[in-house]
Amino acid sequence: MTGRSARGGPDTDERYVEEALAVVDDSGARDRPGEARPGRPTHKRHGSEQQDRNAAHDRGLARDRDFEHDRDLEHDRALAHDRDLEEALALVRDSGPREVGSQSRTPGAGPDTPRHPAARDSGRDRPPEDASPASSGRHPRHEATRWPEARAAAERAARSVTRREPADVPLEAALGLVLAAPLTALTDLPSFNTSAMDGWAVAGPGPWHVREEGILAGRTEPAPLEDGEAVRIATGARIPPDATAVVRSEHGSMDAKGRLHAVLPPALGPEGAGRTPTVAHGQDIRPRGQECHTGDQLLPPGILVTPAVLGLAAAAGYDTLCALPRPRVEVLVLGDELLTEGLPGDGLIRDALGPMLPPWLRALGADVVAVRRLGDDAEALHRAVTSSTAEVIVTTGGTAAGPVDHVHPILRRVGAELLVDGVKVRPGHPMLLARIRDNQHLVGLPGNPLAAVSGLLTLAEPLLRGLAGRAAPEPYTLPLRDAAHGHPYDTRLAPVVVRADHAVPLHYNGPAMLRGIAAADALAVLPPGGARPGQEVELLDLPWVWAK
Ligand SMILES: Nc1nc2c(c(=O)[nH]1)N[C@H]1C(S)=C(S)[C@@H](COP(=O)(O)OP(=O)(O)OC[C@H]3O[C@@H](n4cnc5c(N)ncnc54)[C@H](O)[C@@H]3O)O[C@H]1N2
Ligand code: MOO
Repeated sequence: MTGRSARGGPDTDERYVEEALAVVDDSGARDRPGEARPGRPTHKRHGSEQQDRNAAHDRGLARDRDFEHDRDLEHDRALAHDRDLEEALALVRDSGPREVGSQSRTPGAGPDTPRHPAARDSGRDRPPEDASPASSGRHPRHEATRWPEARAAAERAARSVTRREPADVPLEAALGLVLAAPLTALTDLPSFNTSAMDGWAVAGPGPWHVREEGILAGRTEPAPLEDGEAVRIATGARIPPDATAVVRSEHGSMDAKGRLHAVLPPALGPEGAGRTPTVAHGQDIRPRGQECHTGDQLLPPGILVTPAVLGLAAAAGYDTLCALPRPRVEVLVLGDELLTEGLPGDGLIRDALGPMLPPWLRALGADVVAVRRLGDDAEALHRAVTSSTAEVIVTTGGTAAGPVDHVHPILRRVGAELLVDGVKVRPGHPMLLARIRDNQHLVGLPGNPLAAVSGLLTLAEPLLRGLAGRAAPEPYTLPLRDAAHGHPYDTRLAPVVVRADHAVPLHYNGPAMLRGIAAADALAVLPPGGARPGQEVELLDLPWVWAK
């Protein structure tokens, strides 16, 4: 892994990041109803004591209690401070060892110090593997896969699939595909001698007699120039035969007799004193074939079609590109509790994954052919899985061992092979990868939305990348600006923003929360035990960072 400096300097991104960070941590504002701050939204807490008790009760039930508790402490701390912008930034940090939750109450046992289960002092630490759904109930001796190995298994699964035939795709549909054939120049570029500047095409040394009619881009071939002649010319226009140079408009001036003289650029000012204007042979002429000749290989196969590749292909004469087709993906959203519109309430919640996954999967190279909402209906899931012709089925929810978690039973019923059944990663540990049949895989994403993101980047990304023929991104690391909590035994993926040359951990990173990830630039890969300020951690870019 290599260090890499951050994209977007602090100056350019400063405001965006400040705003994003301010939105991501509103803990102070929540506790100060009615206190508006100019220039930024006020987040009002609609709380009451009862709600606080409920919240505390819920937190007691939550598996990620350590994280919740940490946030409470941050919360209290925030009360004691005035919230100016810098402080808002400080609030998005995970605190250092002294200030955080139960893990750090033991001196010397900060988040960077992995602790043995026997050393737990509060019972807040996540239980070891034997309490995971995959290792209890249905799969008594099941051992979850380590995070790097889960990713490797997804890459291997992609390699086991017979690739679909490349196809000729119109340029407008080729963005994000991978070239299946070299991009070979169909023409010289430029395909004719062309002016690089607005000015005059001249022949021989000046002064020059200027022709009446100028030459514009895209017109028929101009007449040849005689020695001592000049003609006005536009950038991109054809150079007349026998022209020797182009004099930029700011480098020429007309005398009283209508002749053109080369002059020093006015921008030189006093520095130009004593210098003679010169016109070099070929100056500001782009000769035919300067960039490439017909038949030159411009790009090898395997290159991702970016907007720049589309531009190059068009310039080089292409109307279609020979590319690998996107793998077809079907998304099956499970859960009876999901609403597709309106306000959540009465035990029902809005489906966050239906809107989130298709564009995300597309950014990862997929062609999302269908999104089906199946409720918690085992038969509907069975039908959907057995009738799907997609290369990848992505399910959401139903991966755990609850009464209506149908994914495992259906996989068993259809005789699928479980390649990954649970991953040692938080959030998202019940995620799974199965081979349904030859050339068809199923990625089971947990229902908790951030857990689903974790599954997306752990299993779906390597699988789709391989199927789409995309290259693996170069892994990179950045130092953390602040300490970040880890899971005691498992890898943890935590949303961060990249600010200057540091990754800044964001709050609201619980498995059911999307606030952190929605403001994030990347997910930091935190080793078991967490990471200290300044510690280099691997970052997984989020696809939209490319488009920023
Ligand atoms: N006894 C245990 N229970 C659970 C464990 C465990 O180890 N033992 N693991 C927990 C973890 S961690 C996760 S993650 C979830 C995974 O659960 P499922 O994949 O079975 O998902 P559901 O139970 O269907 O839903 C979980 C949660 O997410 C909400 N959800 C579901 N779909 C959506 C959606 N499209 N948009 C927004 N939110 C969604 C759902 O309402 C639940 O609140 O299991 C834990 N349980
Ligand atoms: O910790 Mo789960 O894996 O909520 O996401």
